[in-house]
Amino acid sequence: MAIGFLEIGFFSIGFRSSKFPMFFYEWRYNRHVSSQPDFQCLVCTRPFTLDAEVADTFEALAICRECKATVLNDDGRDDITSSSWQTTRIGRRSRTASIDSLEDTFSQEFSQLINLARRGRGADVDSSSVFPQHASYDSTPNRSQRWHASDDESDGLNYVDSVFGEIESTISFGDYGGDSDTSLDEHSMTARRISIPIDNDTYMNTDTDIDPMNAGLDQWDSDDQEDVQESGFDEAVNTIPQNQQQSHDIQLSGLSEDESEDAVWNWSVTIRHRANMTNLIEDMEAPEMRTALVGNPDDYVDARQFEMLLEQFAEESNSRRGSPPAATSFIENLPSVIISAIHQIEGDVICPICKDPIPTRTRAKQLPCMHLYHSSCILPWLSSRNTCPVCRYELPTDDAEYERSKQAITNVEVTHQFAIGAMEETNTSEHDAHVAEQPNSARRSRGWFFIAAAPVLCSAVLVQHPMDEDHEDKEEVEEARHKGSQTYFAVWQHQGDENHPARTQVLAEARQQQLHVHPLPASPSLEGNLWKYLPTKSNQEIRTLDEQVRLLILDVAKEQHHHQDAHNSLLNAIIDGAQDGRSAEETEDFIIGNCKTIYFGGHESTAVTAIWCLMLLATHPEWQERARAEAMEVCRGRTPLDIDALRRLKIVRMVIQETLRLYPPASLMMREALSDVKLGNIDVPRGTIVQVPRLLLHLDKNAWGADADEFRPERFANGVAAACGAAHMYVPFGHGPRTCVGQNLAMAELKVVLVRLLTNFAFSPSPMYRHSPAFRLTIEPGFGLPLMVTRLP
Ligand code: HEM
Repeated sequence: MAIGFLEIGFFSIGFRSSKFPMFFYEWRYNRHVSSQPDFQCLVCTRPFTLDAEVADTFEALAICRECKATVLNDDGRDDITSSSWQTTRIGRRSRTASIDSLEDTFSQEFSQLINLARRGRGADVDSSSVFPQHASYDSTPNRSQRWHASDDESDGLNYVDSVFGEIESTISFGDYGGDSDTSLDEHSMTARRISIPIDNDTYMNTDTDIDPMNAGLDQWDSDDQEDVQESGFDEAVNTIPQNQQQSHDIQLSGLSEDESEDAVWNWSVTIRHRANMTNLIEDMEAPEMRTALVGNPDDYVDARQFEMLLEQFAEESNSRRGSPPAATSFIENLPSVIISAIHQIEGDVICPICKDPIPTRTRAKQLPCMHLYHSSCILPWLSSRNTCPVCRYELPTDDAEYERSKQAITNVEVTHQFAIGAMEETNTSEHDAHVAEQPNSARRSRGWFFIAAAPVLCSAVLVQHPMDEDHEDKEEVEEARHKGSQTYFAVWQHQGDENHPARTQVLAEARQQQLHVHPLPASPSLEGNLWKYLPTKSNQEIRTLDEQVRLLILDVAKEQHHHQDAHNSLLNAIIDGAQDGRSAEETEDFIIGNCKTIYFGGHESTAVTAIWCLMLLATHPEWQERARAEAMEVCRGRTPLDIDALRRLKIVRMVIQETLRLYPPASLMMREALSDVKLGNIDVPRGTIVQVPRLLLHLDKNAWGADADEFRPERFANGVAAACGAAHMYVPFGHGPRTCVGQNLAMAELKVVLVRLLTNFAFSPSPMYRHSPAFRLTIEPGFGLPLMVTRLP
């Protein structure tokens, strides 16, 4: 299942994930059937002795036992005669119909759910108001202090949709408009371009496109389309031999359930009748073309290879030199807090180390990331490691070499090291030193906050901030508030604000300070956001789908758990973790919550980044060439791609980083004020949602320079700090305690995908492409991303 997730994340950009492994099996079958007694497994390349390992109908395929099990989906039924791949495929499908159909249905239900959510979002929020024009905020600097936003489990929950549980609104699932990203249909094969639609027209009207970046896309104006075609596409095409001047076609369009069930079979039939047509999928799946098209088979990575890569990745992380102890002075001055009802809103405070409760009225040690520990548990830990055991928040050390190397770290993949967390800013004196070291521009624009003055229902359960209890801390906060960093605000006006004195004040002050007040669209005549909860048709549908998704996840989990011995998968890890002393209901919630998080968080964000990468590479052929050259040099002949190779992909990393800067999939960072706070002169009432639009940070000319809107990967040549001065101005994965846990995995996935594609195909823009980044749950191409793809000689 874990690999299934990865595959989905991977191949939503073009391939049907569940079919991907099958391609390898078949392809290798066609190429490598042999009668030799000693074999290298055609799937995992591990040497094995035929007699010892294969004693059944898979003999002819020269696949080791483990891989054979994978081929058969670990159901232990290997009784097919795979005289042809089609037979195998169908056989497999019939044997594994239950899990396949479950997953398919699951995927479809998720898609519908997401689309409903998108529709809801589009209706709730005027996207144009969400993103103030870039020019406007530049012109309205406000000298006020930076506020540290409270971290809250319910980030974004109230604001966006109850469906998503604890997941931030920025994360969504990748079927883009209701159709499986994994399906292909026959129509798609007739076109002569790669079309990667990640959209569904049905919902187009509810979205307001944003295009604040125009990243090197001048040529995308519709007037210039012909030019693009001549200069971009023709140039690309001319670089390949005449007999290969064909573009390929992928159409990830929707099929009915029945159609998609038979998609592979239909495809196999179709290609026989379309001898002149090449297609990326065809390259992958058609036996008769495969040898010619694939070139080096090792240029592709299958699930097993990717798993090996991840294992290396994990080993490599483990083998890194351990972090040094936290600084003695830091340990000595670590603040204590007295546990009170405030800390126990969600039940007993549990020490993450010993798992015992920290009782009321006892003292606990609190790290800057807010995590609480028994003193006796955390102090020994800090004397050997400088990170929070829960979130790996890094603490100062006495190790000069370590601190120096930290400064010099150029790899943004380790974004846990973002130096400026909210609590750091208010609590540590080191912060002052850090600020002082920043270039002026970075100091000037310490952050962009977008205040949503929307009331939230759960504010009723939120009580005063712990800081209010502790006089010393309060003073410290006040002091921190006057540490002169500049913050810019835009205020979001919600209907009904005029009846709310505190919000009226916010808006009045905002106007007085020439801030931007953005009206939210009208809502029904109910107070606040209650209407979201009405049993409207849409809400009912959401609830039904939510319940169905819940049941489907549980079905898949149960099914998968039966294969525990065979599958040491992420899902099983989640299931095992869920049973850790929880009630049956809590166990279910845990499994469902985690599966949703992985699907929502791990899938679309990565897939949409891959798509934007391809778009930017297609429109910047010089970078495409550079990235390809590097990929060829580093990765050719490496079987499989290993962690060392990935690390050496500097240009590719820069391209990904720059893509994430211009098109951060998670567009908004949301935090809720747990208590009334003052931002400069603005009172922010408890319950206010503070939104940080990542684009405002990522496109800030003060931080990034005059070319902030342009695609210039070279800005990352010396790392994030060198690119923008202050690491917190680059936050595609968030920062602080809730930073993305999957960021390293995402970077690895993206590198593998790009390397494999770049070393085999050239990309150029399609005249059909209409540049329209749309703010939905992620920032995605509003009208899909058609690309022209040519196979490299
Ligand atoms: C390019 C790809 C990705 C991007 C841009 C991205 C971005 C983000 C962002 C912005 C957050 C919120 C951070 C915050 O609130 O400060 C987040 C959280 C999260 N991400 Fe990712 N993510 C990506 C890939 C992944 C992958 C591959 C996984 C897992 C397989 C993943 C799992 C998570 C989880 C579990 C969280 C919640 C962390 C927490 O609340 O403690 N993400 N991600």
